[in-house]
Parts: sequence; C-alpha cells; structure tokens
Amino acid sequence: MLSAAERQNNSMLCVGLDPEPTKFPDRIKGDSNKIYDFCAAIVDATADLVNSFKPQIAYFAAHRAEGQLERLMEHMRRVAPQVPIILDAKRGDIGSTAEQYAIEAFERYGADAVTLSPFMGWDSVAPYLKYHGKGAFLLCRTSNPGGDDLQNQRLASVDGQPLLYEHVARLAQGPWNLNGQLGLVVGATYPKEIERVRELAPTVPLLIPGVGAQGGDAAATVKAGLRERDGATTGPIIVNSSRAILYASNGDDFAAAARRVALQTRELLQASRA
Ligand SMILES: O=c1ccn([C@@H]2O[C@H](COP(=O)(O)O)[C@@H](O)[C@H]2O)c(=O)[nH]1
Repeated sequence: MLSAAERQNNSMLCVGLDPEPTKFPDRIKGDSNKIYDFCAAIVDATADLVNSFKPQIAYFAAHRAEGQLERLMEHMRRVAPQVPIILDAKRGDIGSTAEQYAIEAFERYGADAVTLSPFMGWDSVAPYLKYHGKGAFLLCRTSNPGGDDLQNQRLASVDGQPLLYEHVARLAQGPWNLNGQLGLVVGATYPKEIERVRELAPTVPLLIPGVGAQGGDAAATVKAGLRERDGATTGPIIVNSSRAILYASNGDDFAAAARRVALQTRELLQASRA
C-alpha cells in the first residue's frame, strides 16, 4: 500500500495530523468541536501529495475527540483509499493489554499501521502482528534530545555491545519481523543515526519525523534513509511533518497554505533522491 501511494503521488511525505485547537485558524480557534473539520480540510488539501497520513492519537484523546478521530479515519478512507494511515499511538504493554490496543488501532480506528514502544519486549509487540496486512513501527532512535538517555546506551549483555537503538534496529530487521510487518521510527534530527539504522535494517520502512517544526534537514534525511545496497535501493522512507504544514496560516486560507508547504516539502524530498 505504501509503495503504491508513493508511486501514485510521487511522494515520500507523510502529513501528520496533530490538531491543537489553540493553534486553529482565527475563525475556529480554541474550538475542540472543530477538530474533525480542521483535519478533514487538511486531508482534502494534501491527499494527492502524500504517501501516508499520521494522526497522533493524543491530540484527539486530550479533547475527548475520539469520535472525531473515528469520523476522520472514515473520511481519509473515502477521499484517499490508496493512502496508508499510521496511527501514532506509541503503545507498549504486556501481551493481554497489547491485544486491546491492537483492537483499538486496527478494528476501532481501522489504521493500516501503528507506532509502538518496543521497550517491554517481544510479547508486547507480537499481538499487533497477528493482524496480517497491518504494520507496526517500533521507536528506535527518536527525534527528541532525550532519546539519547536510553537509546544511546550500550547493551553490555548483547554480542558486540550495541547501542540500544542499534539492537532495536537489528530485531526489527531480523528475528522479530516474522511476516515483514515491522518498520522503525528514526528522527530526522539525527541523520547519522538514520544512516546507521539503514546499515542494520536495510529493507524495513523508516518513519522519520522531525522535519519542519523540529528543524530536521530534509535533504540529509533522504540521503541517509534511502541508500543503494548491493545494487538495490533500501526500504522506503516516510518523512513526517505536522505543525509546519497544519499551521502554515491562521487565516481562512489555512488549507491552501498547508497544501503549499506540503508541496514544497514533497518537492524538496524528491529533489534530494540520489
Ligand atoms: O521520534 C519521534 C516520534 C514521533 N514523533 C511525532 O511526530 C510528530 C512530529 O510533529 P512536528 O510538528 O512535525 O514536529 C508528532 O506527532 C510527534 O509526536 C516525533 O516528533 N518524534
């Protein structure tokens, strides 16, 4: 689905849906009942420019807007059935609870993929993989500065004493990826680490947030994430930008402005391909 959307829209861009009512256009500013309307307008304006959408569940749950998220998922399916939807939920819990989270992501919301924190281990990831045809992106080297605190620690107990994020990358490329359903989250703010993850996990899709508001370098991201290896290009990359696109204007032209920034970002990413 990802490859088809990437080909059809000529895009590696994922538009992140992080609706924050205090940042809404002046006419609807602060109105959490307008979350669906705001996001649907962004989806309509960018659906032909993206390889995926990424709603972040916290922005809906914080405003008791899960019902609006359900409607938005249906809307995305209707207007852009070819575009995969990654539910950014960063779940991670024991198996029995993970089963419930998997129902939430794949049955309640109908997402195509979900983000997970892998730090509770294999049994916390396995329940999602029972949903064949669905994907899970494991947090690996996240875009925030605090990612260093754990992800850059060495694992003395593992062969070669890899950094924790390197170990996650190896697990996702190898023993945990039973049916090719796994991807990794790597921050655009750390291109060297993207490069390292690509060495360790050449074929899995990388979800790369951090361009736009967080200042990650789009060109460096593409160069690090899309590489030639043994004559073939490595797995796909999904470069997310949320706030820079959503809040490109606070006027009535917000959707047109979002489209302009999405277009520029898509072009920059495409132009950075080797
Ligand atoms: O390492 C990570 C993992 C997830 N995110 C999420 O991506 C978007 C980024 O939003 P911007 O407005 O483009 O900064 C947001 O939903 C984060 O929760 C991340 O930033 N870094």
